[in-house]
Amino acid sequence: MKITEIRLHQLMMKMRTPFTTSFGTQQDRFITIVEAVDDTGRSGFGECVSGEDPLYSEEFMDASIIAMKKYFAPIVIQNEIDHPDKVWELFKPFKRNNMAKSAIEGAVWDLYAKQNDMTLAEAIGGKKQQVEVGISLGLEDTDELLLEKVQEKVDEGYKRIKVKIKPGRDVDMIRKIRERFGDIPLMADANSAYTLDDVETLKALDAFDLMMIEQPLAAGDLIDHAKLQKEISTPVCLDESIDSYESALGAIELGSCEIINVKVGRVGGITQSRKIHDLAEKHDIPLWCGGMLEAGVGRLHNIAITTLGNFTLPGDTASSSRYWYEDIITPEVVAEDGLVTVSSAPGIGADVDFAKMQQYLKKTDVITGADAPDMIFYD
Ligand SMILES: O=C(O)CCC(=O)c1ccccc1C(=O)O
Ligand SMILES: [Mg+2]
Repeated sequence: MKITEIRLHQLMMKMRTPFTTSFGTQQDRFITIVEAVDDTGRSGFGECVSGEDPLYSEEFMDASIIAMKKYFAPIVIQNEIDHPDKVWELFKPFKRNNMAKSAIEGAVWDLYAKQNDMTLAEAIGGKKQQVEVGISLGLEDTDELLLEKVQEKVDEGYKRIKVKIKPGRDVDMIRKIRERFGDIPLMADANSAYTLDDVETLKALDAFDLMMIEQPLAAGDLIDHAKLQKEISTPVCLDESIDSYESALGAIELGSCEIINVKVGRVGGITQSRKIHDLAEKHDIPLWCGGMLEAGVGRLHNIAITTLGNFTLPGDTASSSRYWYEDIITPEVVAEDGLVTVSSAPGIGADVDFAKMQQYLKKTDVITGADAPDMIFYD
């Protein structure tokens, strides 16, 4: 395939309600939609999931846009790409910047699937027609407010409820949820807010039969998580610490977790996600697909990866309406009774709706073949 142009559509979207984690609160979501155009004028789409600020991980949107403009978009335009797996090879000399890499690679995957008249799920090798989804609930000012949100999402039929925790908002809050809702599928995400000094608190959570505790300790850590997993019966799930195939291998070998949350952007794209999928399957480590407050394009990529067999646990890919009054795709993603049906339309399975996108659009940067990377050491 020959890609002639890449467009970076930079959007500022307002979320319905603020979302609070142990690292901060946000309501405005700065999103970049990548559009890769081939020599016949067909477009494929990807979404960059970097945060506004480097709080979840080291990546942040301003830096990702520079990385895409300076390196990853020009490289894809300047090379003939027979299969999307080649994109990771082309990006390999450049360290990290996984969310920027993944956004460009994702657009290439969508384009490839459309050129071959396949769904993105089929192009990836996924078989499921429907995927199970859960929901991620942010911290609320009071436990009572959180209980109301849980009630609403249980009523909507989500397949599991994830709540954010942090020191001081953990054991009592989880106890109240269990008391009110009985044995619903429940898990907690700490976004790296604890250390091994908090082991007694983390042990106390064992009493509530959580499906898992997500990323209790430092982002990037594998050693302390392995120590913690030996101390607690609740399965540890890693999010922030799994930023590559190599870290997934390390986590499995060290026993740092029993479950992995795969975020396509965090690990560098679909090709890397598939590699981690196959590794985890071989080691009986179940997977699920995490979310990054995505607009529709990212949501559809997440659904496509979840169609792979070892994504056996419900993901964070809820309905478009979870965060948006109006998403940028038609049709929007809709979860019914906690199930999303995989579209049979080619590629990501929905159209990017430029009329809807217009209301959020701040700027579009266009990269063409003339924008060669300006580097000292690269041939
Ligand atoms: O609904 C979603 O998109 C997932 C929400 C979520 O939990 C999250 C959102 C932004 C950054 C990190 C995380 C996380 O999974 O830790
Ligand atoms: Mg998480």
